[in-house]
Amino acid sequence: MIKFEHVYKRYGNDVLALKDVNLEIQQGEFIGIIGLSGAGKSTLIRTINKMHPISEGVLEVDDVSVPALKGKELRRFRRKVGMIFQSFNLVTRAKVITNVLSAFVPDLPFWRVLLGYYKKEEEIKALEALDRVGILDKAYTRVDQLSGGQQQRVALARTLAQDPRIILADEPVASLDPVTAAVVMQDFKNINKDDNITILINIHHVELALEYCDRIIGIREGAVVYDGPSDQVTPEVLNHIYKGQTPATEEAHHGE
Ligand SMILES: Nc1ncnc2c1ncn2[C@@H]1O[C@H](COP(=O)(O)OP(=O)(O)OP(=O)(O)O)[C@@H](O)[C@H]1O
Repeated sequence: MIKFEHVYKRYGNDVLALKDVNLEIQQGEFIGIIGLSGAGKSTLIRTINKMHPISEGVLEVDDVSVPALKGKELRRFRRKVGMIFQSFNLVTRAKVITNVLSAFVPDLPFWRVLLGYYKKEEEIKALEALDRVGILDKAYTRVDQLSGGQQQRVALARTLAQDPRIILADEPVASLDPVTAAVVMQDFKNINKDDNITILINIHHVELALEYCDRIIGIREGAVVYDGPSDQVTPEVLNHIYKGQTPATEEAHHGE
């Protein structure tokens, strides 16, 4: 379980990015986090793996206090909490399989992976992860020869190979066309259901969030203003989260 109790996050003296956040997230939930640009969505998910340490409050993952984690313990913890970015964060000149294998050696430089510093079992695990996201046939292709959707699936496979309990995804479909975005959301959903991995996704495409996620957390100016099932999100709720502005849909973040 992920637990936030009275969590605040400040950047410097001026920006209060999270205000009194209280949440309980059970293992295996699939959550969409929505809100205007600058509302605090990225900050919220980045506090969970301590990429951005909280300023105040209690933040626990499976009864472990996240603020207290450091050094080796923090690195071990981060292996259980996979992170996926809008920009995929892949080495595009390397083969797909090499990128997935890099999940096994997070503490080693990438050139060690290129030189084959991994075990046969790891290669099999990497191939299995690629199979799960439907791109096994691309294993030995260079990443820069793949489409955006395929690259996001490589990123997902790399995270899966790490055997995570939690996946944090920061706008994973923002740079994809609507059809590909739906396919990638379905991949996330399948993984969530099959492996009981908790997934938190920041997403600008509200209709995709409502369709694929089970629970929605709406953030407005750093505060959680909606937390409930996606099928109970009404136009009034959206209006409140988005301060009366139309939620960004297809136009958001294309062309990255
Ligand atoms: N590293 C940082 N240093 C200072 N301020 C920051 C930093 N990261 C975020 N902020 C500020 O914190 C607030 C919340 O930002 P955050 O990136 O969490 O919002 P967001 O909802 O994810 O936005 P977007 O949808 O545009 O990605 C904003 O006011 C932002 O300017």
